[in-house]
Amino acid sequence: MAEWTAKPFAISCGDPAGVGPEIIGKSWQRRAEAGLKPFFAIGNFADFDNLAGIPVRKIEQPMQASDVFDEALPVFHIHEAAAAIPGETTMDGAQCSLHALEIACGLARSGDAGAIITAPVSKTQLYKVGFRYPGQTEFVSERCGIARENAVMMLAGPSLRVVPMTTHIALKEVAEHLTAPLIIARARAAEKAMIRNFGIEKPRIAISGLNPHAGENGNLGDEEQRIMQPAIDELRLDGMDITDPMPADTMFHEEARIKYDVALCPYHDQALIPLKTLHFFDGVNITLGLPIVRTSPDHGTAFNIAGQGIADPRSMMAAIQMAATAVANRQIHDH
Ligand SMILES: NC(=O)C1=CN([C@@H]2O[C@H](COP(=O)(O)OP(=O)(O)OC[C@H]3O[C@@H](n4cnc5c(N)ncnc54)[C@H](O)[C@@H]3O)[C@@H](O)[C@H]2O)C=CC1
Ligand SMILES: NCC(=O)COP(=O)(O)O
Repeated sequence: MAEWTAKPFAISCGDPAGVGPEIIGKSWQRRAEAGLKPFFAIGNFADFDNLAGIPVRKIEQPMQASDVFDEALPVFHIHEAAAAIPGETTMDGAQCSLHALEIACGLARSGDAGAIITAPVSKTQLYKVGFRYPGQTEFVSERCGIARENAVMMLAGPSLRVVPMTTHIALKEVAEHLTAPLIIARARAAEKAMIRNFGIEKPRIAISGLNPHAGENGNLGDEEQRIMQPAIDELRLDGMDITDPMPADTMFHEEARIKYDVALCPYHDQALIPLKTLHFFDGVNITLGLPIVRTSPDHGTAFNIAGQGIADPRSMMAAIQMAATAVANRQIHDH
C-alpha cells in the first residue's frame, strides 16, 4: 500500500432537507471504527450545527480539515440560510446542494480536496433551479472536461459491480441510445477504471442483453445481434475479456456473479435493481473515467425519514472508504 498522501476529502451536503447532513455527521462519528480518512462537509453550517451529539466546526480552508477532524466535523460553510426543515424541500435548499456540488468539483480539480463524495440530491428539485444534466455524474464529468460517453456510472457493492450504459433517460428511449459507439466507450472506460481504481489487472466483463432472453436469437428483439454483438466483437479484437449479451434474468445469482468483475447493462434499472437488492446499505456509486475521484452513496435523499435520526450511514461510509481505495490504487497505478 502506498503512503497516504491525499488531501482531505470534500463531501457535498446534498439536499439539506434530506438525510445528507445526518449521514455525513454519523460517518464522522464512526470515523475511527471505519478507518475513515479526514473529510469535511460543504454546505450551510446551520444544517450541521443541529445534528444530535455531533460537534461541528467551521473551517475557512479545506487544509484546516485534517487538524479539526479528530475533535469535530469540519464544515466548509458556503451558503447562508436558516437550517432546512427535514423533509420540506425548498428552492433555496436545491441551490445550496448545487452550490456545494460545484465547489466540491472545483476543490478536487484544484487539488485542495483529495476526492469528492456527493451526498444525495433531489433531481426533481435541481431541475427546478435550472440544472440541465441527467444527474450529478454528467455534471461532474463536464466540470472535469470529460465527454459524457467517457464518464461512466458504476454502482459497486462487496459482491457485485454494475454499469448502466444509459443512465437517467426514459425507458422508451433506451433502444435508440444504445449504439455500438456508446457500448464501446462504456466498456473501455469501465475496463480502464477497473484497473486504475480497483487494481484488477484483467477485468472480466459481462454484458446483459436488452431484450428478454437476450433476444432469443433475434426472435424477441434484434438489438443484441444488430448492435451489441458487433461492438463486443470489436472489443474482443482489442483483447477485452467480455461475454456475449447475456440474459439479464439469469446473470445476477450468486454462482453467476463469481464469473465476472463488472456487469454492463443497457439501462438503469437492469443494473441498479440487482445492486440495490443486494447492497442497498453498503453500495456505492462511483464515477469512472474522471481525473478526480468521485463517489456517492447508492441511495437517495430519503425525505420520508429525514430529521428522525434513523438514517443508516453505511452507504455514505462505504463511499468514503471506496474513495480512499481508489485514490490509493491510482497512486500505485500512476507511479
Ligand atoms: N446519489 C444521489 O444523489 C441519488 C439521488 N436520488 C434522489 O433521491 C430522491 C428520492 O429517491 P427515492 O427513489 O425515494 O430513493 P431513496 O433512496 O431516497 O429512498 C428509498 C427508500 O429507502 C429509504 N432510505 C434511503 N436511504 C436510507 C438510509 N440512509 N437509511 C435508511 N433508509 C434509507 C428511504 O427512507 C425510502 O423508504 C429522488 O429525487 C432521486 O433523484 C436517488 C438515488 C441516488
Ligand atoms: N440512480 C443513481 C442516481 O440517481 C445517482 O445518479 P448521479 O446523480 O450520481 O448521477
